[in-house]
Amino acid sequence: MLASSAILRRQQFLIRSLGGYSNQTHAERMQATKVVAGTHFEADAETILRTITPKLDSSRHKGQAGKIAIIGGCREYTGAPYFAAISALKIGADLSHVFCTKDAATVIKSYSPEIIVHPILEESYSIKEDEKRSISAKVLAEVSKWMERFDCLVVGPGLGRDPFLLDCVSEIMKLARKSQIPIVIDGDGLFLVTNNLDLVSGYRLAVLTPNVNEYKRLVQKVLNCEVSDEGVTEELLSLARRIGGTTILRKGKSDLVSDGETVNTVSTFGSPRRCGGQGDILSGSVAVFSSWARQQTPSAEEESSGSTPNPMVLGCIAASALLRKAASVAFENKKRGTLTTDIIECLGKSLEDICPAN
Ligand SMILES: NC(=O)C1=CN([C@@H]2O[C@H](COP(=O)(O)OP(=O)(O)OC[C@H]3O[C@@H](n4cnc5c(N)ncnc54)[C@H](OP(=O)(O)O)[C@@H]3O)[C@@H](O)[C@H]2O)[C@@H](O)CC1
Ligand SMILES: Nc1ncnc2c1ncn2[C@@H]1O[C@H](COP(=O)(O)OP(=O)(O)OP(=O)(O)O)[C@@H](O)[C@H]1O
Ligand SMILES: [Mg+2]
Repeated sequence: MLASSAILRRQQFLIRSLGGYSNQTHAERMQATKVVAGTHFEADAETILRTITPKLDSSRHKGQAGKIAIIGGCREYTGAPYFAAISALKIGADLSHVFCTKDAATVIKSYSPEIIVHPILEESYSIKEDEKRSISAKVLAEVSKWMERFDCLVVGPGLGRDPFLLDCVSEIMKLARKSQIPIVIDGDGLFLVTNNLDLVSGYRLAVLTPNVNEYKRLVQKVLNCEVSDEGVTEELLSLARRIGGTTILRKGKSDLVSDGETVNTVSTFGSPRRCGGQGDILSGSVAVFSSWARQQTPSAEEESSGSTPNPMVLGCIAASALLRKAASVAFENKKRGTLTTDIIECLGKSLEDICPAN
């Protein structure tokens, strides 16, 4: 277990080192960083949100606020990749792509003209055994044409579990990693990664966003034990360390974020509605906010101390806080009838309340 004073120093440094929008003094930011219980902290998420969100500046061109790609969408699931892609745009990304199967592509296009859809993935049922190698190479070639342009990939929303499709997605992930493109892994992407940990092991630009089931599978596989209700912080720290510093956002009543060095919580109340799709909003949002956090240039102080805040952690905290706020606003209006699309509609206004556009 890390000494809590060391974690506190790092957490305070993380908040302190953020400049930009915030008018808070150093002392106020220190005050805002509360020790919750021994080794984990309630993050000052609104300060982080304000700080990493870029100003709307007339000198910026299309693409500079983020180009995000979702790898997901198959016969069964078309909602999940759409939710992730549209959420990225509603928060402020400039371009949002979806790489999915042919069956899913037309459906996703019909939800929104804003999303750029690539119908390139194939499932086993639609191809013959002897075509697999050539199709796999074709899929990889198609994605690699675009890869360097993306600020972040989100792998998994609505991907399904077809073995051939997942093999192709493994190759896409290896390519992204080689190109140092950050990857947010959610849904069926977590099913893939849990069974192939090498895909993310030691990759600091990866974020895993497990829900309760996905977390259980990860703990069983990586730590070789069952999820414990006690020692929640230590368990998450061990998990992140064993995977080699990949950031983990454990979703639940409180969201917990760790890269193996600190554990931050976001526990502001969101909504009591648990409709499917909220995790997809979150994965698209993490992609945008972590890309924005990566754009921040570290100060000389941070560089020399070697403890620059981890942008993937900042992205998770910001995304969690915004989703919770949007969910609470949507619930105020729609109560039991609240759906994921209602929450998506509240993303823009919720961000505006925290971080005004002008
Ligand atoms: N509107 C949409 O399009 C939405 C689509 N969504 C998409 O759905 C996908 C699955 O995500 P989820 O959240 O349902 O998975 P999760 O909680 O791990 O599993 C729940 C239970 O189901 C089971 N199970 C799942 N898949 C299975 C399979 N292929 N074959 C057999 N069993 C399977 C699973 O079993 P287990 O893995 O534990 O064996 C567990 O008991 C993912 O792509 C997500 O993005 C969501 O984002 C919501 C909105
Ligand atoms: N019990 C809870 N109380 C309050 N908020 C919660 C609770 N569980 C989850 N959330 C919020 O909902 C978000 C989505 O988490 P959830 O566990 O529903 O993901 P998921 O199962 O992957 O969703 P999806 O249906 O998109 O796959 C979390 O980030 C968290 O903020
Ligand atoms: Mg999910």
